[in-house]
Parts: sequence; structure tokens; C-alpha cells
Amino acid sequence: MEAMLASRNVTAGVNAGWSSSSSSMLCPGEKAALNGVRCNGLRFGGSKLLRREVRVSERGVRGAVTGKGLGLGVRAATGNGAAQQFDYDVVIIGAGVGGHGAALHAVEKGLKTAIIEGDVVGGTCVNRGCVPSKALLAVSGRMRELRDEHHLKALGIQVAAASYDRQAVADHANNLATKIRGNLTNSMKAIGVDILTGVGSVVAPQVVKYGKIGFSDKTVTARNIIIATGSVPFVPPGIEVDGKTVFTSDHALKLEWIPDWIAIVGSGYIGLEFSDVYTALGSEVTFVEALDGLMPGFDPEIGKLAQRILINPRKIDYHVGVLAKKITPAKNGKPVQIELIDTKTKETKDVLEVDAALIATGRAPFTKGLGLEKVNVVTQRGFVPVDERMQVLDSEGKPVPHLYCIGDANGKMMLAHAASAQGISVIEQISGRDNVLNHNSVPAACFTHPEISMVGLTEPQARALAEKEGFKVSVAKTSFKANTKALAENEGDGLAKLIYRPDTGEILGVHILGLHAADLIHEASNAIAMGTSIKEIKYAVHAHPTLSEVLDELFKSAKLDEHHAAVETEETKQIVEAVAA
Ligand SMILES: Cc1cc2nc3c(=O)[nH]c(=O)nc-3n(C[C@H](O)[C@H](O)[C@H](O)COP(=O)(O)OP(=O)(O)OC[C@H]3O[C@@H](n4cnc5c(N)ncnc54)[C@H](O)[C@@H]3O)c2cc1C
Ligand SMILES: NC(=O)c1ccc[n+]([C@@H]2O[C@H](COP(=O)([O-])OP(=O)(O)OC[C@H]3O[C@@H](n4cnc5c(N)ncnc54)[C@H](O)[C@@H]3O)[C@@H](O)[C@H]2O)c1
Repeated sequence: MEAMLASRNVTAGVNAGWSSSSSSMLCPGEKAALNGVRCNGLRFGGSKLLRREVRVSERGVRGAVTGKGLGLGVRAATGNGAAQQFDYDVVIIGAGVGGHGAALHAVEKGLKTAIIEGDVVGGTCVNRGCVPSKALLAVSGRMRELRDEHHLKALGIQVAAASYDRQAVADHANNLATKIRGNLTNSMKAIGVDILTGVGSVVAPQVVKYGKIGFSDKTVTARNIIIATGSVPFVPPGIEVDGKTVFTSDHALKLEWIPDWIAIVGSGYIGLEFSDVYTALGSEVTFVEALDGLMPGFDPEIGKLAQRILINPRKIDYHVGVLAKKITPAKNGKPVQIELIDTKTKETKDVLEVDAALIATGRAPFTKGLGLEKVNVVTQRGFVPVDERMQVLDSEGKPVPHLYCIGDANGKMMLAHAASAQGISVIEQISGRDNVLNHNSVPAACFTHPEISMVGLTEPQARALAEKEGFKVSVAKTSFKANTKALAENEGDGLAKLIYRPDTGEILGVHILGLHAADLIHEASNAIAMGTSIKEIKYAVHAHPTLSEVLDELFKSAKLDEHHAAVETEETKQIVEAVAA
């Protein structure tokens, strides 16, 4: 497993392949075989009464379900009226959160579904991403609070010095991943999704093969194929990962040791979340960021505030505008060496010597060996090109019929819930209901303490769009210092920012830094998804005293044109100005 994970890092944009596969093979029709149905190939029998009839509409399939879970073939009417049989309505390659979301929704819509997994169910999010990292962050949040004398004193609490057991913390993360992996597997098995073990690839339109490396492959036919093969850590050239002193998030999540001094290369989501974990557990952190400021992906104002709250008061220093050109792991008594060069001039700037280096420089799609060339698809830096409906595009930019790609592998938005939402959208389409996911309504969150969350456009993005399309943009802000619940928790550090159109009341973006920001963002993301304007949402009632009143206050403080006059309290204005100062 270790070797396999190590081989899955991607260096310089070249996709890693699979080195092995450990699990035993499952025939899609093991149950079907009992009914005299062949495991591979196109000929599947079974009772006509139990067979599912699938009708093809212009965009996808309308079907009535019969014989689900019995491994029986499904029959589709082709354009010329001839019947064509498929083993499955949907075959999904990759059982990460994207594939899982698609599989569950497919069964709900009556589609006979199989999912192929080459490693373990749950993919990155469950095994090497969201789930174990949030377990570590739960510990870092508590450690941070228990060690913050000033904060505890303000609440009147006294505690003896807090400490932690590294292995027990690591076990908490690992156990949680195991539990969630089991939940995901059981949720699919319970509803009759066939879980096929092995590495899958496309061999022809609507035909997929899968198998354990070194063993003969099995073939299944599918009315629709969904690629959901995810991503792996991207390691820039010149960086030597040994998995011990120079490592990616895959290794860091195991928390095998706590370095006294760790360099984190990249200040995006992974870098920032791990800086929260490591500093809470006692490490000193040095960020190395290629762009001119830390957290370049965030709204600049939120990034600035995050620097004041999450970076400056902690044992963190940073080098920005520099690339880690070469990193050599610790060996022969020498520490980890990091050669820094200026991003623009490429001149050598510095050499850092640290105990460890975490490489958090983004993720690369895991799409090599998928056989896409067989259907005339050329990947772009490894990403599978798709249209807004996640239909895979061929080398001429035309959609390949019945072939979709969701999640990290298409690179549209590398987030777990985005992968799952794209999967649901695809299933809606192949069930005969057109569906386009509004990616602008998909929230994102960074689970630091306090958290950062966002949905829609940043202020510079909104202003650029406004200039292009000729509309006006306004910004409203509220502070957590004006929120009773936040003050009761002694957690007044934080800001919520609304970017909107004053003429229509359209919400263009919302950014929050503060206690439970990751939960608070959903009122805004749902409003964007539903097309709810500020004119409507500002009259929604919020329980008092709750953190959700931060957003209530935010929407109420928007100044809408003419008769949509703003209600902005003088108090909020003063606090926001004080926070910004
Ligand atoms: C440290 C870290 C923390 C993260 N935290 C968050 C978070 O808090 N919130 C969030 O939204 N996102 C988070 N992410 C991102 C999130 O994990 C991904 O966006 C998400 O996992 C993508 O889902 P996916 O289904 O596209 O791919 P994956 O989860 O990568 O799953 C792909 C699956 O396909 C399998 N596979 C690949 N190729 C084949 C093949 N040929 N045949 C068969 N199977 C194959 C893989 O083994 C894998 O199981 C985090 C990522 C990392 C690294
Ligand atoms: N809470 C979450 O939702 C969460 C948590 C972790 C990861 N993720 C997802 O995982 C993906 C990967 O996260 P990530 O933090 O690795 O990527 P990222 O794209 O968020 O950040 C990478 C950072 O590394 C910098 N960088 C790149 N090459 C560099 C180099 N050679 N030297 C110095 N700096 C360099 C970039 O400028 C950027 O700031 C993200 O797309 C994110 O969506 C999400």
C-alpha cells in the first residue's frame, strides 16, 4: 500500500500509473452467474419480466426498473429502433466521493449501476483527504483552545497544561477514515450497486474493462460510462519525496512524527490546514509560496485578515515570491535542504535547512491509462476535457456520446462535494432531465481555527466581470465582533463579506472568516443556487443569539438601489472599519 501511494504522486504533470492492486476480483454477474448469465461480453439473458427496459431520449435514458441487483442485462433502443443490450445502465470508474454520489443517485433513479475501484472505496477524500485531515484539525482546534490561557481566562476557565498522545491522535484520524470507508461501501452494497474490484479503462464506446494488474481483464458494457478517477499529489520537478522527511499530504495525514520545524511548500488549502495542525501540536512552520502573497486563492481582503489571525500570531514565518527549486530529504545527519529561487528572475534566493518539508503544491489528475485515446479524447495536462454537463469532449471539442467525467479528474473544482454534485447532475441528465450544475453556487471551506469559507466570486473577479458586462458592484461587510453568540464564545475575530449587484440584489460572492464559517456559508450558497436575491433573503428570520445572525446582518447591510434601501447599523459600520484598520 505504502509503495502504491508513493508511486501515485505525480511529478511535473506526468500521470502516475497503478503499480498494484490488492483486492480480489469480483465478477459483475456473480449473482447473475447463478441465473445462467455470463460474466463478461455482451450476451446477458434473464427473465424478460425482470429485465429493465431503457428508452433513449435525445439526452439520455428514460427507464423503468425491473430486476435491479440481479445482474441481468439492460436493453436500450438505439436510434434506428434496434435493441441493444448492456450489462449496466451506468458504470462508474473510481469509487471516491464523486463516484459514490453518482452511484447512489443512479440507483435512486432506477439505473442498474456498477462502480469499479482499483484501490480502496472512498478515494482521496475518505482515505487521504477531507476525512482524516478534519480529524487532525478537530484535535488541533481543541489543543489550541486548551493552550490559549488568555482565551480561557476570559471565560473564567482554568485547566492544567494540555498535552496530547501523537499515536492516539493519528489513530483517531485513521479510525475515522476506516469508519467512513465502511459506511460508504455499505451504503452502495445495501442498494445493489455492484462494486467491481480492479483498474478500469475504456476499451471502446460503451465498453469498459477492469482487472487486477497482471491478471486477465473482464469486460462490461454500459449504456453510460462515468470517469471519476480523481487526483494525486502534484510534486514539482526537483523535489525528492522520501515519505519520511519530505512528504505530501498522503504521508502527513498518518502523523508519524511531529517535526520541530517544518517547511510547507504551497499556502493553499492543504498548506494552510496543515499549518493549523502542526503549530497546534508544537511545530514551527515556514511557508514557501511561489506567488507574491500567502493564500493567493482567497479573496485578497480575507487573505489579509487570515494572515493577521492565522499566521502572524503563530510560530509561522514565510517566504513569498519564491519557488522551491530543489528539495533534498534529510540524510547522513544532514537536515532537509530547500533551495529557493525567485519565481520571476529564477535567481537563487536562499537555502533553508529544516527538519521536514510538506509538499502542498496542488493536485494532478489521475487519468493515465484510462484508454481515452480509444474514443478520440486527448487530456489537457492530464485533465479530462468536459462541457458544462460533464460530457467528455473529443479532440475536436465534440461531446463523446454516453461518456462523462466528474470530480478532480476534470479539474473544474477540486472539492469533494463538487465531485458528488457533478455526479448527481450527470445522473439527472441520463435519466432524461437536463441538469447543469452552477459551480458558482458551490461553497468551499478551509477548516483552520477559525475557519474560512467562500462561495461565488472574489471581489477582483466580480469587478472584472462587472467591467466586462457593464454593471455595478457593491460590497458589504459585517464583523463577528457584532455578533452576540461569537462574543459569548469569546470568538469575536472574524469578518463576513458580501459582493453583490446593487441594481438587482444578486449575490455574486460571500466570504467568511470566523467561528464555524464552514457551516455559515450555506445560507449564501443555497441563495445563489436558488437564485434568491438580497431583496428576499434580508427578510428571512434568524434565531437569536446564533452565529447565523452574522449573515442576517450582512444581507441587511447591503445597500440596494432606490427603493431597496439598505439597513446598515452604525454599530456594524464602526466595527468593520475598526477591524479593517
Ligand atoms: C489533504 C486533503 C484534504 C482535503 N480536504 C477536503 C475538504 O475538507 N473538503 C473538500 O471538499 N475536499 C477536500 N479535499 C479534496 C477532495 O478530497 C477531492 O476533491 C475529492 O476526493 C475528489 O473526489 P473524486 O471522486 O473526484 O476523486 P477521488 O476521491 O480521488 O477518488 C477517485 C477514486 O478512483 C480510483 N481510481 C483511479 N483510477 C482508477 C481506475 N483506472 N480504475 C479504478 N479506480 C480508479 C482511486 O483509487 C480513487 O479511489 C481534500 C484533499 C486533500 C488531499
Ligand atoms: N478544505 C478543503 O476543501 C480542502 C482541503 C485540502 C485540499 N483541498 C483541495 O485539494 C487541492 C489541492 O490543495 P493544495 O493546497 O495542494 O493546492 P492549492 O492549489 O490550493 O495551493 C497550492 C499552492 O502552492 C503554490 N505553489 C505551487 N507550486 C509551488 C512551488 N514550486 N513552490 C512554492 N509554492 C508553490 C501555489 O501558488 C498555491 O498557492 C485544492 O484544489 C483544494 O481544492 C481542499
